[in-house]
Amino acid sequence: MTENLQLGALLAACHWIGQKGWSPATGGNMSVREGDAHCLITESGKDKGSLTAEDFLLVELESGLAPSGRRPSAETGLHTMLYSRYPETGAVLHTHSVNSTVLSRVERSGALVLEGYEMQKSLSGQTTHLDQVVIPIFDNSQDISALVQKIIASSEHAPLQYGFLLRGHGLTCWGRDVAEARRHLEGLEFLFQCELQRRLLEAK
Ligand SMILES: CSC[C@@H](O)[C@@H](O)C(=O)COP(=O)(O)O
Ligand SMILES: [Zn+2]
Repeated sequence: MTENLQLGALLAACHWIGQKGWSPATGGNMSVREGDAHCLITESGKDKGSLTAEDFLLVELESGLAPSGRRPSAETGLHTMLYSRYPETGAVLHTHSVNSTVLSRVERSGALVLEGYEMQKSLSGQTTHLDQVVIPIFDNSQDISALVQKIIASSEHAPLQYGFLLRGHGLTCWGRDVAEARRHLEGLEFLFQCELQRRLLEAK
């Protein structure tokens, strides 16, 4: 798929995310890889459910800077880190769903362990509900550079796969292209809803 088609697919994914209610009040940010040294990412502060192609801007992966001088996402560092450390990554989606926001606070540990769900197989490479899918949870921070360093340090001994949660904030997930990132987002959000409901019902 050519880069332009990837941006078209990303735009459609952003509108779908908006309709799902997963990017309320300008929350969320989305990007696609653009060649070896850049990505196209949402401009900061935009309503992510009603984006147009003009709302994306080129960012250098090395510096995180936009040659245009426009303001890229406040969380650009999370995207450029993923593109730089995982060359197979083609698209990154960051969303603020209620389920990811609440479940990342209900789970007090450093990871959400998902097991026993058939829909774990929506995640690339997963073949059975009998395995565990571990989604890391990092404490939220407004210091994105410090947060990126924490995530890199954690990934040294536990490589990132599919996504990570920011506690009380949301989910960042990714894939080899927009279609896979979108499937991972939909699969993880389904699993988060199941897990949250299970915990609520079992707490009674
Ligand atoms: C509504 S403020 C939310 C932001 O702080 C941030 O978490 C977010 O996801 C969107 O920031 P943005 O700079 O528009 O990419
Ligand atoms: Zn956010």
